[in-house]
Amino acid sequence: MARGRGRLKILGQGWSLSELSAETGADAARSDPPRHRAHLLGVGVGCVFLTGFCELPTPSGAKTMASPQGSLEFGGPLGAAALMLVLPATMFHLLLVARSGPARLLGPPPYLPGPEALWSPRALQLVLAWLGLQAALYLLPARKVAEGQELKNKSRLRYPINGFQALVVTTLLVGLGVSAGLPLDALPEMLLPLAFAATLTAFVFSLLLYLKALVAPASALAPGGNSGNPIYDFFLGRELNPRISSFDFKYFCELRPGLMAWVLINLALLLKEAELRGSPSLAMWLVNGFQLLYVADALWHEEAVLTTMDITHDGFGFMLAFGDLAWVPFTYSLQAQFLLYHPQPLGLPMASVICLINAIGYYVFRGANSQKNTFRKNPSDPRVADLETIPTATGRQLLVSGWWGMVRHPNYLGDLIMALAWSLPCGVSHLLPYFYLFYFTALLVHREARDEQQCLQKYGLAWREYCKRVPYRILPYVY
Ligand SMILES: NC(=O)C1=CN([C@@H]2O[C@H](COP(=O)(O)OP(=O)(O)OC[C@H]3O[C@@H](n4cnc5c(N)ncnc54)[C@H](OP(=O)(O)O)[C@@H]3O)[C@@H](O)[C@H]2O)C=CC1
Ligand SMILES: CC(C)=CCC[C@@H](C)[C@H]1CC=C2C3=C(CC[C@@]21C)[C@@]1(C)CC[C@H](O)C(C)(C)[C@@H]1CC3
Repeated sequence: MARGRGRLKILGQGWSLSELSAETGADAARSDPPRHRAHLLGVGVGCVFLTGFCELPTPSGAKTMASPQGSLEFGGPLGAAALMLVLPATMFHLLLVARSGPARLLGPPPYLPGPEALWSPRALQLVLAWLGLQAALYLLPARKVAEGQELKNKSRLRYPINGFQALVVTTLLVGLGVSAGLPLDALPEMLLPLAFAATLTAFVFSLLLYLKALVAPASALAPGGNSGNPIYDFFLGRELNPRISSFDFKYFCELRPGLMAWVLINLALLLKEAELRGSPSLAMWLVNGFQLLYVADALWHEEAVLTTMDITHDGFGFMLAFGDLAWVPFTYSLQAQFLLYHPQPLGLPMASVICLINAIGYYVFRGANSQKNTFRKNPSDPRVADLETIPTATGRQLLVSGWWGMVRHPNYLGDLIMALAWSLPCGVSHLLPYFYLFYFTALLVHREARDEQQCLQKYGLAWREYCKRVPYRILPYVY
């Protein structure tokens, strides 16, 4: 399919793999050394898996995992191993299917990419340069330094609050780059090798984190992720806040490189569409605008991430490293990828309705998150002082009116409403752009269950009382 001023290749309708490989960068064509590396990687992954299954936790020796229920989360080592294969496979499936003609979420991929379509030294260089740039921006003087939650040893870590500043500087640099001829519109053709390089980076990074945790003091270990089973612990992450000096790897990865890469990929897809069709479509503008708002909001409220379970409870392992560095940018940009290859007509009335849905979602999401954060920072703040609360034995209180009196996770509800608004511009002819909504519902339902267990353990009877007073979890009168 070639239209407009540029050329757009769509797979699965007579386009061949060799045609795609020829376009995924000149580096991809030089296939011999990469093929060896890919084999080595496969052998390496295989070894870790085998070791993990041979060393299932024994009653003696291994420390038991400290999930509140005393059982292993995510289905234990088998579940962790399955997720380590299924998550990257899903990401590559989505990348391939988004540009295929039929764009079937549940069908087979249009082809299986060979090493030459996946491996590109240039893609790896780009991923590493991006991480380097974001790390340098992290180290710039911050407008504020925030303290995290209290740790096991009663200390608190300090975190720079300069994520939004990093977004502004990145935007300026990208703007300068594009006006100086940086070919951002080449990015859509490189998504596959970039995603592969990001996955490889996340894998190697998780391995280093795992090794680092072997010499970390017991007080630095996460409540989960220390079962003694290498596969499970590699997946969940052993160390809670791995750092070198004041550089906090988990906090850095959670908000910056992945979220900013996501909006950069969206922008590249928008520019490519403009090049191909003369101007970006209304649907593409909406998807770009909504997701940029979400990312800018996350960075503006950066400090709030310090109270999420990812920072306070989960270790830093493959799940978060892959999630932050590969899954978020390459999967969360799925709607924009789909729109580039499957343009959708969208009229102003429908666009207005979708904007309203996104605005409602954002209002609930931001209202709920800000209300809880304000309350946790200072319960006497006039904005929350009048809300009804339940006292707990820990001295902390639970909100039982306002947003948190409506359902037990109003912020998840708002997030899900926004997820719907991000998919609707893609029309209803395909299931594929709704993948994010399905995945996110599953993620939040599972996350909610994990949080409930943690809260039950923290607050005991007070939590039970809260559940009685606010019986619904996410969706009023339904769930
Ligand atoms: N886009 C994405 O991929 C993802 C987005 N998210 C979003 O991240 C945000 C943060 O989510 P998450 O970290 O899971 O959890 P929450 O922000 O919902 O935090 C849960 C914690 O809030 C506190 N809490 C719960 N109920 C009350 C209450 N009634 N009153 C006061 N405090 C209460 C408890 O901690 P304590 O009492 O210790 O303060 C509990 O552990 C959400 O908006 C979610 O939608 C999450 C995952 C993925
Ligand atoms: C399936 C898979 C690979 C699991 C890993 C899950 C991660 C992708 C998510 C876990 C929690 C996240 C959060 C955000 C992004 C996705 C991950 C990393 C978040 C940064 C998105 C922006 C929000 O405003 C947020 C800051 C509240 C949020 C925090 C949790």
